[in-house]
Amino acid sequence: MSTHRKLCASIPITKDIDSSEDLVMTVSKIDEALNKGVDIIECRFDYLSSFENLDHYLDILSIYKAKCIYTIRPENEGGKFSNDPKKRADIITKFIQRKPLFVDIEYNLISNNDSIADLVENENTQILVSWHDFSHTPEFDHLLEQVKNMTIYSPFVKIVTTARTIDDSIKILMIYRSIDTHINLIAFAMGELGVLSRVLCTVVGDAPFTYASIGAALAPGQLSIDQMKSINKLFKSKLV
Ligand SMILES: O=C1C[C@@](O)(C(=O)O)C[C@@H](O)[C@@H]1O
Repeated sequence: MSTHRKLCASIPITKDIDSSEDLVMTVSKIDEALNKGVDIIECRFDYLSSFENLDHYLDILSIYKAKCIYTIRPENEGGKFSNDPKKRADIITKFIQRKPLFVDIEYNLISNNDSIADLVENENTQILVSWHDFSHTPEFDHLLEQVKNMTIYSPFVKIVTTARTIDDSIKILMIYRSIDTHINLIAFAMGELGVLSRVLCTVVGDAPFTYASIGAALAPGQLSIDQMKSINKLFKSKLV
């Protein structure tokens, strides 16, 4: 059994204030995260204030794309992008054409947009279908049903809920025991009470990776790369 537990750093894509077309700060954060040994970079494009130069930004990031997840999270799923599904679909179309490691697409978008679903298939781009609940952790059966519905679009699915109790963290970790082995599931809960599940989803669960931050947390309860690495080292020394 491999004890290398993969980490994905969530990095906000922001343009530099002084040189409007560059991403110098973003690129140095990506380099810093990779130097710390993270496996995957999540580029959070919803942190951009303007999308006028998106093609140029995608050109800059192209050298990293084999390790990148491109995400544009809408406000109603905890992101910064306006809830305009048409504009978001246009941006996601560009992401799909660029073929990064994954394009993160919300279940709520892909299940309502046949042309995005068709494009994903035609372009043969890997997608991570995601779903977030910022209020609570639904019932176990509902979570299982949600995972099942999401796998229609990709074998890589992510469900992120909010833990109100420690039991919510345990509940979400239990999902790993109840799904088909061909499903690559990332499931954990946000919030202080969800930290347990963020850490354990790659240990007692089979999550292909878990998320961490470089600098400020991008979601409630998100630990830093250094914290995650230190915890993983402790597991390694015990061969867990
Ligand atoms: O879906 C997720 C997980 C996340 O929300 C977290 O809780 O760490 C962080 C997001 O950037 C990412 O897209």
